[in-house]
Parts: sequence; structure tokens; C-alpha cells
Amino acid sequence: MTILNVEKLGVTFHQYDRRGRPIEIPALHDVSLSAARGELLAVVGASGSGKSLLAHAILGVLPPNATVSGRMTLEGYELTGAWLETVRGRQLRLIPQSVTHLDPSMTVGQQLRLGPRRLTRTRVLELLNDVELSCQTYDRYPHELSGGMLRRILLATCFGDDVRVVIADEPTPGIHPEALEEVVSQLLRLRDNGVTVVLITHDMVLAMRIADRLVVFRGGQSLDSFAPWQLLNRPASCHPYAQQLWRAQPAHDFWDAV
Ligand SMILES: Nc1ncnc2c1ncn2[C@@H]1O[C@H](COP(=O)(O)OP(=O)(O)OP(=O)(O)O)[C@@H](O)[C@H]1O
Ligand code: NI
Repeated sequence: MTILNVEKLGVTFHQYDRRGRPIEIPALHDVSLSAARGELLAVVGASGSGKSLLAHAILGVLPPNATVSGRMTLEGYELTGAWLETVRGRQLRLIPQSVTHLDPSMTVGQQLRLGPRRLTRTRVLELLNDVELSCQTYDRYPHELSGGMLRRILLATCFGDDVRVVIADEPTPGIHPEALEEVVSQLLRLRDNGVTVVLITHDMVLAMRIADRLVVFRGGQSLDSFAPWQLLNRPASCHPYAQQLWRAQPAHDFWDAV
């Protein structure tokens, strides 16, 4: 059953050039994808291909100079107006690309208690425990924690009974392998609990390893969607750019040999 559906999404930015003339920058065009309940969908593509914009468009948090076209639905209802307000931060969660989204002037506990859900201290301690952080973390400031710990705090915001879709925007860059495996196991845990996980990443090897399906982005467009086994066993059935991305991975020879 499809939970999240994106049909022909387009995003255009309206700006002014140096002479003050209005210009339009088409950043996304013809992006379509869908994700089922309990599916881990990886969105892969080069830097600047529009992956984060997709996340921000779904969440309705694009800057005011952006115009959005197309149609996005969550559980069959269009992600606009009251429905979007209802689900954002509750059924629909975003793990932002950068840990700088955490406020340096507030403790972890204060930040996790804020947001649409208004959590109790006890519930926040449970969430920290879910991502294997000690209760002392509650009173720490972001600068007192390691990069991997901050990543897990962003993850902690995505656990809860009401969550249906988690969009994780590059949750794994710059963390050491152990912390990466920790984040991966948390994402898989969400999926196994029936949550739809959209994993945005440029790590094709990670995507091939853990995703049920991949969507490949290039130049603001979604090119193709396939399961990892398709790209491994029937590469010709996948878009040439997907094959190219996979061949460019140093690890792919190893996989071919398995
Ligand atoms: N506010 C904006 N105004 C104009 N152009 C923008 C704006 N935000 C993003 N873009 C452009 O949209 C394109 C896609 O950006 P986006 O952040 O979605 O890329 P990405 O695939 O997430 O890249 P990365 O892997 O580096 O995070 C880029 O070319 C970027 O310059
Ligand atoms: Ni991005």
C-alpha cells in the first residue's frame, strides 16, 4: 500500500539577476516516486541533483521564493494546507541533512521536548534510550557531544507511535563506521516497525545494501526506480546513469564477486 506519493513534482526558484531583472531557476522538474508502508526507499544522486529539495518540498518547508508544481500525497491525502500542518512533525518527520539544525543554546532535552508533539521529560529519556544515548545526554548542549551522538539525537526525533514516514537527509556523512552502523540499524528498525523510510544519500553502496528500492536523481529529475537486485542482476533494465553511478563505486567489483 502506497503511503507517500510524489507525482511530477517541480520546484522553481524566483530570483533577480545583478541588474535586478527577475529570473527563474528550475531546480526540480518531473520528479515522481512512491513509497509503500514499511519500505526503505533510497534517493541517490550527485551533489546538487535535488535530493534535499525533494525532502523540503514534501515537508512544505521551501523558501518563499520557490514555486511548487505537481502533486504529493501522504496516505492518499494531498500534502497541503491543514493535512500538511497535521502530519508535519508527527506522522511525517524529517531528519535534516546537517546537525547544525540543533540549537547550540539549548540542551538536547529542551530541544527534543519542543516541536509539535510537546513531549514529557520521561518520554524524551525513553527516546534517548531508544537510540542508545544515556540519560545524561538530556542535559548536555550540542557542542558537548560527538558528531555520531548528534546524528543519533536527530534520529531520536523520529521514534514515536504516530510516525508513518521518516525522510532522512544524508544521516550518515562524516561519521565513523561504528556510528554509521548504529544509524543504519536504527533506520532498519524504523522500517521493521512498518515506518516508511526515505533515505537520501549519495552513498550508493549503502543504498544498495539496505534499501528495498532506489530512486536515482540527476539534474533535478528522477530518472529511474528499481530494487538493488535488478541493478545487480539485470543492469540493462535500469537507467544507464544508474549503472554508471554503480560502476563508479570502488566497492562494486567486490559485490560482483560475491
Ligand atoms: N534557495 C535556493 N535558491 C536557488 N537555488 C537553490 C536553492 N536551494 C537549492 N537550490 C539549488 O537546487 C539544486 C538542488 O539542491 P539540493 O540541496 O536539493 O541538492 P542535493 O542533491 O541535496 O545536494 P547535496 O548532496 O550536496 O546535499 C542545487 O543546484 C541548488 O543550487
Ligand atoms: Ni542535500
